Amino acid sequence: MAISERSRHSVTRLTGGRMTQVLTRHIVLIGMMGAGKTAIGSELARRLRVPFTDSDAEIEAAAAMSISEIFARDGEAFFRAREAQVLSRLLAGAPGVVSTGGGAWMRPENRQIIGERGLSVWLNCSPETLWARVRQRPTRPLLQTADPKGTLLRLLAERSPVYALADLEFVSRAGDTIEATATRLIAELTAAHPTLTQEKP
Ligand SMILES: Nc1ncnc2c1ncn2[C@@H]1O[C@H](COP(=O)(O)OP(=O)(O)O)[C@@H](O)[C@H]1O
Ligand SMILES: O=C(O)C1=C[C@@H](OP(=O)(O)O)[C@@H](O)[C@H](O)C1
Ligand SMILES: [Mg+2]
Repeated sequence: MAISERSRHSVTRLTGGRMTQVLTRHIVLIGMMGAGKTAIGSELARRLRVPFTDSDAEIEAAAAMSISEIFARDGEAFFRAREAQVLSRLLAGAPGVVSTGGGAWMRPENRQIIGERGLSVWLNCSPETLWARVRQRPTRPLLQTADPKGTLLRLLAERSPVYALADLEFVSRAGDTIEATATRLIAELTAAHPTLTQEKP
């Protein structure tokens, strides 16, 4: 880069011409297994240039075991206790995008802490799309049943009224790419919650 270009660039920064968007609270994605919380959350954070964390990934890293192994060895109650601890640690950090596991929002104490430190977004999705995404993968222990599709639909029916308590419901469309979905989510989030981002010099 020529010196003149470099100095012009610095002047722009010094005069505040370059503003950075910062988040005022965490964006917390909730919703069913396969809705895309992990995939969309990661893309959303990349686009907003904020940290991304996923509660399942944090639990796996701390335990050095997969979610399936934790369920098999220590049981669901143990997993749920770790999940609550991890969420409260993640939410205490600098605002970013936090993707939760599908059951996290069911616990009142998790809803409470998410409400205090973040904006909850229910990533909703049709049952057909959920099933198409989860059916190939053996990574979700709750679906290791004789009738995994029936289990998925039952969980969806039980959980939907509780997911509906989120600050925002966002419907993910089956034919859209992850990138297009993130673009639309950013637009809906900033329209519905204008104070979510703030410009910082
Ligand atoms: N438009 C889309 N939105 C979200 N996920 C998508 C989309 N298209 C394909 N996928 C794939 O579907 C899967 C969604 O799973 P994941 O992000 O793990 O969901 P969750 O964390 O909600 O269980 C990923 O493998 C992702 O790559
Ligand atoms: O719905 C649930 O109770 C679960 C969802 C999973 O996360 P994803 O929703 O990211 O698949 C994972 O936390 C665990 O298998 C339990
Ligand atoms: Mg996930």
